[in-house]
Amino acid sequence: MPSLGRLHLITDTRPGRDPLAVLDAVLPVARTELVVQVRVEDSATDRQAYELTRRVLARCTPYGVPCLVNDRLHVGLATGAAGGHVGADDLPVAAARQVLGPAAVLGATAREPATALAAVTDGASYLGVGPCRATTTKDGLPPPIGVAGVRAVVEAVEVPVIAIGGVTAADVPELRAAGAYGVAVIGALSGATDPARAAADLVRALTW
Ligand SMILES: Cc1ncc(COP(=O)(O)OP(=O)(O)O)c(N)n1
Ligand SMILES: Cc1nc(C(=O)O)sc1CCOP(=O)(O)O
Ligand SMILES: [Mg+2]
Repeated sequence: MPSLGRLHLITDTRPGRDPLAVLDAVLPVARTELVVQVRVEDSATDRQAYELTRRVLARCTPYGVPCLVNDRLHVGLATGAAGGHVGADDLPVAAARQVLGPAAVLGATAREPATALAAVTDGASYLGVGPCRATTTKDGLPPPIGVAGVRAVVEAVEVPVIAIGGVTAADVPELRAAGAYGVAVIGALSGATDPARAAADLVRALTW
């Protein structure tokens, strides 16, 4: 797998959000430190997911920024995305690896060491680990695992750990000290008054 970016921007497709405007602001700032994960609402159609992914890819490709597709692996395959991300309600990691093939980037959600180890054994190339903090962006999450929970996973695996859930630039030093490789965010970029500046703050914290 080519080296993975440390800042994962997950698209915010809730009503009133403009994921492509946020991407346009973040791309020139974060460049090769960026990974974009296309994540649509459960109610979105595959056609909507496909069209959004094509638009994201058209923007990311000139920057050499990889685009992953959340949950809907067939959309990733159909658009030529670099890979996908799966969690507990999606295809099992081993099945996802079979679908995507050996070269694809495959992320898996893990909240504790045992699941993390199993996901890596089954073919995950990185792990999304959280929720670090309480967040209103996604419903139905378990209680936050905090920095200590992230550290427990880091110590169990050798693939990059991407911390997720209520993460802001202010959290990055502590997460890095715990061994996290990077962070995945929705609100910290999509909800920012100035997404370019928020991206610059995140990249600085992730790379100094
Ligand atoms: C980087 C990263 N980590 C975790 C998740 C969450 O995936 P999942 O548990 O499958 O939940 P949904 O995002 O599908 O609602 C993620 N998407 N990315
Ligand atoms: C989609 C998602 N998955 C999570 C998990 O812990 O598995 S937390 C989350 C939402 C991330 O958005 P924000 O950065 O706004 O908190
Ligand atoms: Mg999922």
